[in-house]
Amino acid sequence: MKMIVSGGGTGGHIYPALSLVEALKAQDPASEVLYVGSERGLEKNIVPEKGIKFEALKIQGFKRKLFSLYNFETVYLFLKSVKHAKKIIKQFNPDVVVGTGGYVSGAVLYAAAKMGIPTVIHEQNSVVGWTNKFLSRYVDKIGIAFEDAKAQFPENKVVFTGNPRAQQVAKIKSDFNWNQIGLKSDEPTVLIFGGSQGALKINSVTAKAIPIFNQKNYQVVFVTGKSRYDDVMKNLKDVKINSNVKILPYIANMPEVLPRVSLIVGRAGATSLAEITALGIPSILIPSPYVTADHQTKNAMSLVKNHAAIIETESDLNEQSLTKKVDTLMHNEQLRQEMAENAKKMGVVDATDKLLSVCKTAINEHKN
Ligand SMILES: CC(=O)N[C@H]1[C@@H](OP(=O)(O)OP(=O)(O)OC[C@H]2O[C@@H](n3ccc(=O)[nH]c3=O)[C@H](O)[C@@H]2O)O[C@H](CO)[C@@H](O)[C@@H]1O
Repeated sequence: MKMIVSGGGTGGHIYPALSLVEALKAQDPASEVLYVGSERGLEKNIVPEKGIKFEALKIQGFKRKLFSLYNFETVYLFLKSVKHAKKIIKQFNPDVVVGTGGYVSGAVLYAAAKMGIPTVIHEQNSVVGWTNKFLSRYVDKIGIAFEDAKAQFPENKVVFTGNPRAQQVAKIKSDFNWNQIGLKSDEPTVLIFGGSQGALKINSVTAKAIPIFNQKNYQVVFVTGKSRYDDVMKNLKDVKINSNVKILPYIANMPEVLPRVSLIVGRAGATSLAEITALGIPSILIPSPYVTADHQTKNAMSLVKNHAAIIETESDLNEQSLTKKVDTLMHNEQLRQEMAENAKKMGVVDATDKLLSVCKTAINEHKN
């Protein structure tokens, strides 16, 4: 099969696309894949590092103030990107084009649909993103990861697939050990991170909590996000960091690391939640209040309702509330175990197989 995938901006859109590519390659080693991303997003580094052929489009998202010079430029760049995407698609000649969200997938999937090529989009969230809403009119099939998303799309196109990243993390045989990053290998360990880019409030509160975490009988791994690392470390220049605490800019091998994590503290991005449920990891979720229609709170509540996670609002978060909640869970292995089991029941660990089969259906239906 020849497949173009497109998804960009943040890890939540990129990793599901990469999981799909990995599964396709495993099923059909002769398959050919091209990833079309944006010049600015995280994908421009993450994708080539995986040895996948990559092309970039120059594109940007809309800003809230509709009639602004910036938004006129956005429309211009979108139209230019559609033209560029058509050229790339014509040259590569794919059997199917798959989009996993982000502005760039808007241009690529729109171009492919207009060229009469089979198209599939994947929506990771319970509240449908702007790009996928726009594309839903043009594409052939839509994979979803939350039942709530169904009613927001044309009914005849939707298939529940789950998030491909869930299958990828669930099947990994990890030989990762905490001592590879300078910690003790067999200590209970909390992982704190604010999604793929880090989050300002989570970073500032966690930084203030370091002197408290220093005293604990568990380990803390604090991931700041690549672009925020220097600021965090500058603020901590006079603070002692004990050997049970590790601060990192980014974890590139998350699927290997996650099975060793005792508790996650993080945002409620949909791809993170797919990983948490696929592996069965207890979590404290701090939804981002800055996303469309507050979708992270909705994402988080699906776990909270099933006693798989606890929620903390960003406005209530401070170093005392954080360390208290982490302590409660880290000092109660049975509670963690119960939350882990409840989370695992929600995992969709055959999501990639399902999405690949949706791609095949889209191709076959085009032939008939
Ligand atoms: C601010 C924003 O718009 N966030 C959206 C974005 O989140 P974001 O890009 O943060 O996505 P998620 O939290 O869903 O996923 C993050 C992904 O990055 C990986 N990771 C993270 C940190 C790290 O150091 N290494 C690493 O590999 C995680 O394992 C995960 O696979 O996309 C999600 C999926 O559409 C949405 O639900 C989020 O609302």
